[in-house]
Amino acid sequence: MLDISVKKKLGNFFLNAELHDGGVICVTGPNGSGKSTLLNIIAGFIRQDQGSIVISGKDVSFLPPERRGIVIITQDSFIPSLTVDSHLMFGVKLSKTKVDSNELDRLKALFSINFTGKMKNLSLGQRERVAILTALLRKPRLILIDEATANISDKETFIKTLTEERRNYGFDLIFTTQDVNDSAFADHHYVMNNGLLMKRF
Ligand SMILES: Nc1ncnc2c1ncn2[C@@H]1O[C@H](COP(=O)(O)OP(=O)(O)OP(=O)(O)O)[C@@H](O)[C@H]1O
Repeated sequence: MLDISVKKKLGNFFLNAELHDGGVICVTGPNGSGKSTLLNIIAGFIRQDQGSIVISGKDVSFLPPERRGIVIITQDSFIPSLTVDSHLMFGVKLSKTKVDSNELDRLKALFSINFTGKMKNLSLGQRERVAILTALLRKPRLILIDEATANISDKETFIKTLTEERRNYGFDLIFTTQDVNDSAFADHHYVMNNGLLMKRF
């Protein structure tokens, strides 16, 4: 469950966002409307001027990014030199918990990760699936995906898979997208317009 209420001024740009929901949350809005800025505030890379960020009852407003229990995934969130398996093991290592090999195989099958090789040699869609599974293996309370599904061919299956894994891993998910149709796969839909976040459903 998320209780987010933040305000931020960046030059001439004002961001004002209220988000009180849980589950899978889709944020749409035009280029430059403030979607990435909002995710970076939630993740802790940009400090809000006012307001607070509460995740599953924990106020993380003033914690550094690595202590928020949040992972943010953009199209650059991968380590180019690692192989697929070492990338996934990196996620497991960061979570400081064990994942048995059957569970890892189950998740790889679910995310259609049936390829190997170095991350830098994969297609954009393959890379993003590995990056997102790596994020999930870190067992965060919240996963933020900034337009990272742009290269995923079957977004419906992909979002449904993440939604189902919420039951096992218990995270909330916020993803931004340019495609308003993607909101059909989410529990909640918000629209960002010129820095103002509005709830649709
Ligand atoms: N550090 C900054 N200083 C001043 N203005 C900034 C800064 N960072 C972002 N902005 C402005 O904030 C606005 C929102 O940008 P942001 O990248 O968050 O939008 P977006 O909706 O994610 O767009 P896109 O889909 O293109 O990524 C833009 O007008 C941008 O120029």
